[in-house]
Amino acid sequence: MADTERVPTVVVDGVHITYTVLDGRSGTRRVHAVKGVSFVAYRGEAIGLIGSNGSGKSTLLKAVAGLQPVERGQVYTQGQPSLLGVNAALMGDLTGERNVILGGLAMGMSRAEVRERYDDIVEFSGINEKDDAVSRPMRTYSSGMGARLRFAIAAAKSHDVLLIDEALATGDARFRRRSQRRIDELRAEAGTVFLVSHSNSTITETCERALWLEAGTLRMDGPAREVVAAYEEYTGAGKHPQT
Ligand SMILES: Nc1ncnc2c1ncn2[C@@H]1O[C@H](COP(=O)(O)OP(=O)(O)OP(=O)(O)O)[C@@H](O)[C@H]1O
Repeated sequence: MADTERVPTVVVDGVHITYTVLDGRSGTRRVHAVKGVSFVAYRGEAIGLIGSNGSGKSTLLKAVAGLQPVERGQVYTQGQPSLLGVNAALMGDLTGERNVILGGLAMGMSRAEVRERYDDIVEFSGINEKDDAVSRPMRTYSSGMGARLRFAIAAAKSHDVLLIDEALATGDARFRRRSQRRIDELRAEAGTVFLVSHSNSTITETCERALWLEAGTLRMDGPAREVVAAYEEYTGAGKHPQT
């Protein structure tokens, strides 16, 4: 893409995020989760976020979504980003069907739009392949089924900025391929997609750019393959299979 066509969708400028946690005896303690992170994301980009457990990936996504206050620095976004997390608020006691309808309405679709896309959403999720799971309460789903339905609902709509936190990790190979295709389409519709994943192959297959966070600091920002290779060297993956 020529530089003149690059339209910024997310600007993160010197962001610091701190949690205050209750600490048994001594009162409160501060956890400095994100330390001076800066980057610019553009239309049409799919950006992977990688890094060790606790390195600040989910915290940064929440800040981009506007759900996490920043202590210092600024986050600018175009439009309202949508955060799709493993814990996204679907209702366990309601059936998959009701959740598709509520989820669609919550994303701003009309009833007619939800009705029109309902079959596609269920088909995309693949949850009804074996039995009529969509008529069961969501609490009876496996974590993979829940994650697939959440992704299918979110993907039914175009997003300026779609933030995906590990949602694809629990899907099987076929679902991952469908998801990757849908992410490509969302990018083609000029959206920006962020994807947090511990699966390095998911990152390189889905994203052309990656950010590597370690202990709250941005260690590397560049082409996904290069960033993943450096991260693998750091974690020793390849030499010792990762669990
Ligand atoms: N709600 C919270 N309250 C206090 N501390 C938190 C909270 N959420 C996260 N943290 C801390 O902030 C730091 C970053 O956590 P975060 O969940 O953003 O990391 P992550 O890179 O997404 O980790 P993982 O790969 O394990 O999902 C960690 O030290 C974590 O303990």
